[in-house]
Amino acid sequence: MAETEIISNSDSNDQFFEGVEKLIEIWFTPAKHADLRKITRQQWESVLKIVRCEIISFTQSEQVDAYVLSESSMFVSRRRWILKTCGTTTPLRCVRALLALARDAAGHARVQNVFYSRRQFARPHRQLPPHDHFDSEVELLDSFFGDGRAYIMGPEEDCWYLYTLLPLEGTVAALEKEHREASSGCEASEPDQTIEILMSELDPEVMDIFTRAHSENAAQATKESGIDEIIPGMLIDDYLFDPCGYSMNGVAKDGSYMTIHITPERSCSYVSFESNVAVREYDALLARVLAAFRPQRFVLTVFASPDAPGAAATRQLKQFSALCGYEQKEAQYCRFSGYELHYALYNKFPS
Ligand SMILES: C[S@+](CC[C@H](N)C(=O)[O-])C[C@H]1O[C@@H](n2cnc3c(N)ncnc32)[C@H](O)[C@@H]1O
Repeated sequence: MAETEIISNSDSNDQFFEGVEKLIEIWFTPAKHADLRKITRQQWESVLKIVRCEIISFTQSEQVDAYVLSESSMFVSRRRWILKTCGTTTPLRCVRALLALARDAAGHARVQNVFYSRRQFARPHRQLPPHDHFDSEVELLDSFFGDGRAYIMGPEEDCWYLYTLLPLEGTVAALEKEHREASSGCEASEPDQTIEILMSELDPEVMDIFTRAHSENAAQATKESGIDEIIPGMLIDDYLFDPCGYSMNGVAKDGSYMTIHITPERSCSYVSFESNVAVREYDALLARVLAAFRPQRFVLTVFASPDAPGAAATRQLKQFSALCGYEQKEAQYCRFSGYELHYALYNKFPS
């Protein structure tokens, strides 16, 4: 396991852990016989060493391999790679090695899309380069992928950062034509949607469930918190850290996944939820997540391709703010080529 990042906070005798994750998702252009799942466990272990984390558990569906890591999760499918890591891990340092493995071991030579995102860290100065500044992260990403675009959403003190290769719609006809030509003979791009709910200041009673003092094992915490009912029908791989902390991956037969990570320490409580489940409306899912964790604040992001069932989610999420006792403080909407992005920041009402 990586060196511990748990640092004692002398004021409260509580401990600080940076729950906020860095999330990188890379899509490779479809290519015959290419499959990222050809990369062996030993090869993944060497990549994750660069990130400063380890594999602690594994599960899979027909479409996706799901790894629980010492610091969050990794999902590997035929042409999509997702790495989500918290603490002081260094995921961008492994991209060069990942691209080489994708080419040499998996047959993927062309990157189609990249999404790198994260919420503002609670303690940015504790991060290792390049993660100590968004500018440095962007510089490194550009050194791999050329001319990406960087966005900062929301208020300065609690913002959400995004880097992607997809330029805003209207500027990319040539690029799209090139992608179409490159993928001719293989399947066209598939519908895709992802929701992330990044929650802070959570209900202490709920957070207690994710401690060894309260729960004997991960399965007990999963059941008592209601995590097993957030998206029914998922095969769940869960892990309870000692003395506290929780991570889970869920995979379903249709290729969808969910992942939840919990930092229960009172002074820095943080929970993240992410899924690509293909729902038409997010209201019920969002309500179940909020009822399970009861955050004071959360960032919500939804990416959806125009052909995904959840493409109309933006309008629905606007109505949601009035329903659930949360006030929408900020909302931004971006239209990229091939994707729409909705970002919003919510506070419990009254805050
Ligand atoms: C890996 S988990 C999930 C973090 C996640 N990014 C989140 O959303 O909060 C982190 C929690 O596990 C605890 N933990 C206990 N032992 C750990 C270890 N060896 N490595 C990482 N986290 C550990 C941390 O204190 C923290 O509460």
